[in-house]
Amino acid sequence: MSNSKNIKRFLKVVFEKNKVIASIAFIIMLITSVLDLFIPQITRLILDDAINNSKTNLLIKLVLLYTAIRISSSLLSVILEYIYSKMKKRVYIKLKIKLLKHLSKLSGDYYTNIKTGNILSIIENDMFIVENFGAEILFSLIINAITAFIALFFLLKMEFDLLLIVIILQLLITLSQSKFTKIISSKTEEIRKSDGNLSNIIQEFVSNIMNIVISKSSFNFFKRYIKQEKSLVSKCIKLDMIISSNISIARILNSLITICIYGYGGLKIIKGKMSIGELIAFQQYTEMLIGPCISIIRSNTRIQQSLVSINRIFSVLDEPIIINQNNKGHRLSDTFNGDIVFDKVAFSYDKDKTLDNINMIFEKGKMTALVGTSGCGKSTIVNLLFRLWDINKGKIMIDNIDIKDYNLKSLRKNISIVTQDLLLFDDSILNNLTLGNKNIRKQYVENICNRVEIYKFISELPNGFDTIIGEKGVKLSGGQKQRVAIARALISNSSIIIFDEATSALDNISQKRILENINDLLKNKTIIVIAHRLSTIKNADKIYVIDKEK
Ligand SMILES: Nc1ncnc2c1ncn2[C@@H]1O[C@H](COP(=O)(O)OP(=O)(O)OP(=O)(O)O)[C@@H](O)[C@H]1O
Repeated sequence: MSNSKNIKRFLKVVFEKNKVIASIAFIIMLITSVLDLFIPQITRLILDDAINNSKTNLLIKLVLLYTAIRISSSLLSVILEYIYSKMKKRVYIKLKIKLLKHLSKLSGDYYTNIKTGNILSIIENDMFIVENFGAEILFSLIINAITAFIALFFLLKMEFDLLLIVIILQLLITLSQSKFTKIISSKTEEIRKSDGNLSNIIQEFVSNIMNIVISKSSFNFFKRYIKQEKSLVSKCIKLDMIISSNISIARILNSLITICIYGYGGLKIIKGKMSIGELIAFQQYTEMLIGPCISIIRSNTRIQQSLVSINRIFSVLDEPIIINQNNKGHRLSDTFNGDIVFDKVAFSYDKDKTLDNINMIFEKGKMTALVGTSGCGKSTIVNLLFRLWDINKGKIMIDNIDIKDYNLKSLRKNISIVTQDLLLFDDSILNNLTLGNKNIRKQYVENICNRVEIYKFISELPNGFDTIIGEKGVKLSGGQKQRVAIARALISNSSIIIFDEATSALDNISQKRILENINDLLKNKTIIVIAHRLSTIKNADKIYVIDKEK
């Protein structure tokens, strides 16, 4: 996708639902700039008319006018800042939610290959950079261009030879700045990439810190981290040097302009070809020409830097949604009545076939077990039913309707998967059990916790169900986590429940008791059990043995 297309898409996000306040901001900016354009004229009148001709009344009026203009434009600037700040935050939140929503719609393939650090760096760093890009830059570009144009108009009417010198120096500034802009944008891109790699390493470390300490791999981690950090630091220093050289060169050329105005203009005053008021007004208009020009060039640098981030954000948003969400598709009603059928299903993650010619029926009200050697594709079958991946051949049907024809949200809402590595949030046990659904009665939750034999443990905690269980549930044992997982699936009351090695951390006796306790809750549901232990599946109504083809 080209840069200009991404900028257009970004600006669409900026102005959507912000049109009114954006227009107000533009008008305020315009008024401030017009007011400022009167300042040189007032200065000239103060010096040449009021002071030179000793007109006290005129002097007072002009000074008051000068003050009024300065105060009004300062007050308007505060209002402007408020509007921009509001707009920026709105865009920031909107884009962030858009990103997260899009991520949640991607396929298992994307999730498998995802580099968490890179995504985090986009969500945090790039979003932060683009936050400052938007209406403010765009409007200031327009206003600066208008101001520069009007200033040029006044300058042309004043001293043409002096203006010629100013323009030549200004061209030099423009040339050097545009060269720097290109270098800065390519260096920024390099830095953003390195930053993403660094985030990957840190994310890997922080999220696995306990295992890293246990496996004594901290040293190896620090070596990788320091190498990456050193390379990033040297890139950042280089960029800072380039930016500061750029500013210094612009400053030198700028002072040359001032020197020329006072030197050459001074000569003209001595020769009687110019008044002091005209010289000061000329100098002020020159500032109004150069200031906006430099601002435009600087905005360009900021645009280039933001563009790198905008492109990175849209690279995620452009990630194709391979799994069709089928929002208008059939809705799977809560009381669906029927079987799940796998009809001649074939699937491969990459080149090698993982599953071929799979024919299976999972009936409502029955427990069906899947067994087979490790890696034969049992969990893959679950992934396909949940549509994390779509199959290559054959059909998967629920109630005789292809699962691809169902609304994806409704399909997934009706399937609960209880896996070995349950996702627990750093939140209260209650919220972990109900996934924040406030409509679920506490009594119902307690009843289910009782059945999976975790109620006693929870009620003895200092804050009971409100106890925070730590990141990834670190404050729970493996068995307790699995009980929470089973309870969560039962509380959600999905029609299809899949237990994928869901009781592996429980001893045989606890497992037997829990399965007996929840048996009546599973009666009208379609239950799929994947397990290596015979004791887990011995009550199944049907057992499929998956054979791994060589
Ligand atoms: N996301 C993935 N990308 C590529 N290949 C994968 C992916 N997930 C699983 N596989 C491969 O697919 C095959 C089947 O994996 P699957 O997890 O379905 O096996 P399983 O029968 O559930 O194994 P286990 O009993 O050990 O849990 C394996 O060879 C595995 O390496």
